[in-house]
Amino acid sequence: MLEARALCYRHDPRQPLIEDVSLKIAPGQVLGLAGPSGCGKSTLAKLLAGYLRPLAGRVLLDGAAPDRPGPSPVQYLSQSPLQAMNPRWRVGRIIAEGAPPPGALAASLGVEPDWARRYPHELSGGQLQRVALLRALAVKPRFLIADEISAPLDTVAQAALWHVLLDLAQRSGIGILAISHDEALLSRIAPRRIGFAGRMAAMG
Ligand SMILES: Nc1ncnc2c1ncn2[C@@H]1O[C@H](COP(=O)(O)OP(=O)(O)OP(=O)(O)O)[C@@H](O)[C@H]1O
Repeated sequence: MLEARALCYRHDPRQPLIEDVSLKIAPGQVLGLAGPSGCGKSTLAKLLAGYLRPLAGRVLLDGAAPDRPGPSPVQYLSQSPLQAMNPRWRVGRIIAEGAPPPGALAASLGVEPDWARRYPHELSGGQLQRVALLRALAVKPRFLIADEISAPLDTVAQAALWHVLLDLAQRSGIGILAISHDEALLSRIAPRRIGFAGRMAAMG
């Protein structure tokens, strides 16, 4: 279980952003998180993934603080995968950064072998997002925080990405927090959804 317990965070000391936010994601569960632009969804995502430290409250994995050494069991995927990649590394090195992924996983995500020789700027946004997903899945995470990952894609590419991801998640019991502005998308992929505008509210 990945759990946020009474999290508080603010980037600007004068402006509270995340206030007393709690949520739970079970293994294999897809939890949808919607909310207006700027309400703090990405900030909450980074708190859950350990990229930011809460000012108050805790993030717990199976009731304890997540271990930090080694690849994180909670992987964060952003809307802009390019920003999370070393532009001087070829894609093959980027993919294997945490652990070399099995070929079957790469194939299921539609990651083509010849991309390995290219640099990140030589792939499209959708191709890069699949590379980022492959890198994240290669370390066998327990939870994925998917922050607007399909926003730049067209409807067909979006559906294909989520189809593969949901299938893999179900088979390997990965819990997913799916963050999106797109409530129609969330209603298709996430049986349980919450709205967020600094505070939580049940949706759907
Ligand atoms: N590193 C930072 N320093 C200062 N302010 C920040 C920082 N990161 C985000 N903010 C501010 O915090 C607020 C919430 O940002 P956040 O990215 O969490 O929102 P969001 O709900 O994910 O938005 P969007 O849907 O547009 O991606 C915004 O007002 C943003 O400008």
